[in-house]
Amino acid sequence: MPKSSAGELAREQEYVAALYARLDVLRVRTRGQLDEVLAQGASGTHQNRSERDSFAGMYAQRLARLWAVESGLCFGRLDHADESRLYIGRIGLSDDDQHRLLIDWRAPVAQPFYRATPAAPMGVTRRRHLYTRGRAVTGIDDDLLDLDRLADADRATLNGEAALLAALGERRTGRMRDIVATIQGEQDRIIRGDLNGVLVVQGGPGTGKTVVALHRAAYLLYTYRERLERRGVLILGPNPTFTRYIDQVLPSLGETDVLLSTVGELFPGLSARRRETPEAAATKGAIRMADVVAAAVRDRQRMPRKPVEIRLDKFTLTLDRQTLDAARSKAVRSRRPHNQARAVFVRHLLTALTRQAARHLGRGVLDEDDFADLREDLRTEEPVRVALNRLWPYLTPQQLLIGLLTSRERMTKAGLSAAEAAALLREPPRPGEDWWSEADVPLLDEAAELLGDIDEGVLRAARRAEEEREERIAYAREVLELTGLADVMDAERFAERQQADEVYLTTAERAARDRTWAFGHVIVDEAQELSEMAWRTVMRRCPSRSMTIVGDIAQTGSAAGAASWGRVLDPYVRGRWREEGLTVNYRTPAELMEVAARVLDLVGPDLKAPESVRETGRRPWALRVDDLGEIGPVIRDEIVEGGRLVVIVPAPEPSSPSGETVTDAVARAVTAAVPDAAVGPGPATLDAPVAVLTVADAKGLEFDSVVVVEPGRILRESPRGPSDLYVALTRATSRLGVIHTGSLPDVLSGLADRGH
Ligand SMILES: Nc1ncnc2c1ncn2[C@@H]1O[C@H](COP(=O)(O)OP(=O)(O)OP(=O)(O)O)[C@@H](O)[C@H]1O
Repeated sequence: MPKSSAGELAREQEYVAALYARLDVLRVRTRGQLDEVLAQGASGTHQNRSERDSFAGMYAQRLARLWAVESGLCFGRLDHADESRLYIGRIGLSDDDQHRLLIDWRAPVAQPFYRATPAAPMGVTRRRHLYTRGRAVTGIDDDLLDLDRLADADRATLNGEAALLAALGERRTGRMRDIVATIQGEQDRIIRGDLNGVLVVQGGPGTGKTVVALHRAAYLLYTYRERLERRGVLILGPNPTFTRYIDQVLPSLGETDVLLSTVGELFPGLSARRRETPEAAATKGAIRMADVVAAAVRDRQRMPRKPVEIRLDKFTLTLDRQTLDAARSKAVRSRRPHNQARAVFVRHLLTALTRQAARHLGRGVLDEDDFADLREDLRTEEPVRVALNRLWPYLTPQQLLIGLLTSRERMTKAGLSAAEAAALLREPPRPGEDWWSEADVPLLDEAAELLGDIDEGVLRAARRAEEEREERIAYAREVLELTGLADVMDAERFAERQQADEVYLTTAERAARDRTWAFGHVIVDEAQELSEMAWRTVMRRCPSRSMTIVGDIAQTGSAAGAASWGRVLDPYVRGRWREEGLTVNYRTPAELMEVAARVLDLVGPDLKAPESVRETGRRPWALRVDDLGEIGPVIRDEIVEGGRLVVIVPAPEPSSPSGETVTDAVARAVTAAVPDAAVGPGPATLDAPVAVLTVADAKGLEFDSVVVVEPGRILRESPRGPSDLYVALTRATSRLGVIHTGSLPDVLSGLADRGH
């Protein structure tokens, strides 16, 4: 902790205590306003009730925000050449006379806190970082920017990048923290970049892409609140573990209404958990699957060559080829999605059938009413319904895809090669099976677009009514918990009182349930991993193309992932996207980056590794073992007291005649030595002292220590092997080791020998 004079500390303590006192007053006041609104009950007109609900929602959200900023409320101070002074914090606070007590870090006047340098001081003479624990000020760091004006005493306390280095040296907790106190200039420019258009942030590992993207979301919500609150912000990450890893950051910045998701979770009501082989994922991710899905839909509208006979009790009706073709072309020409075009198709055929039936009944010409009656009778006849359904079935996206992926014939008919069809072929789902994979979601989304809803009205109304009741209860429970009213009113009763037609849901909650929601801004992290089909899904969620796309082409691991940003984006915004770069690595120490940089040369000789800001003096090591079953004690020794360690293994593939994979062997050895180790991704991954993960599961995460097992296999096992190894080697903030059974790949020959 930096040295600070006792007098200065006491003065800052006094100011910070006043800020917390003000925060307390606002919490009590907002809680009072919320209670008042809730106490009004369900009486009044519909309009009164829905106004009351939106007030309740607004106060509840405001209260949540006021509670979220408790830790590190104020972290900085700016002194200006004109002697004025601003305190910078997580939110803005004013007293009752509207005097500004604390400036929100996102406000324009706070910008010099992140951008001012001695060369361009922006009117600032001193930037002060305040360290706090709870409500106590524990230290001060000053950057003195206007060196001419400094008193000698001040010169002596010049403290440069101390705040940043202090933040970077801290142990990892398993959750990402915000960096609001130490955002760097190149990062700040990206965070405050214009809302409109597509901004690509390309940067190497550890350059802060994720954390910058999250702060950008908070900044945009603050600056364009009105526009974004209505349409919402979507942040897409690579997997649910990553979502958990980052989910504290925005609430700690006072923003709770953002939807964090993965591509696999974008289809409401479906969980895509099955793992796909890289080959199948690559095939499903390729853009031409859009044509395959369209062909699969058309295949379900294909007419039989032979006439269709419909046997009724008294006579048999026949649909000949000509009638069927006419009905089909009418339906196709309507340009409606399949399920809605079905109505056109059915209408045409029913008319034809009714005419035929009239002839059979010897009633050549019918008046309008009789015709309509007969037609209605036919419509409800089981054999007619079955025949029409077979010709042009109602289809859900799931039905279409299951029908396609379980039939070699359908797949080849839709345009896949025999080899591709063989790679994708599946058994139909068994009850309770995780049948869908993340690569299926863009196909389902594509299908949903082409199929349209099934019978818009009736089906949805029934489902909605039930969902809305559940929503009301869930929301009521939340409000009651937040307001501490839980012990005086139960959620169901509260929900009954909320019987307005429009239930108050936050924007993110409403968006999560609606496949067709158009977001105001979409942020895509680890964007290099998205397939071409996934981009179609994402772009559909953002018709305004206001997006921040964050990633590193050198880290692409997915076989369906991106090779260049232009190829990904040009089909949607033809050259109208801008790129910013991040160049400094805040995570990985220089000693580790030196090793990783050699692997980066294998990815592409022109790629440049980011510069590390820190050194640790510790060299990464390599250890050769005969049997992976022995590595438990080595792993245990590598755990940093109170920190997190990850053991990165190659993707599962049988490695011995017994069929045991490297992961199995490592998992057995590690859990024997560290019983609370977590194996594979799951809720425990981030909290366990040791996690065993593949590269794909460790992507985007960081740990104090990293041990990479069998780097040679990681290099060899996929065409993206060098990228995978590069990702694995750059996950550590402090220590790195490599364990191998065979010979060490040449590219790692510089590692120190650990010995036993
Ligand atoms: N200005 C900063 N102040 C303090 N910590 C920072 C700053 N910038 C980045 N960091 C820290 O550096 C680490 C790496 O950041 P982040 O995970 O966002 O990098 P990334 O570019 O997304 O990495 P990768 O591509 O490897 O996933 C995090 O611990 C983050 O908190």
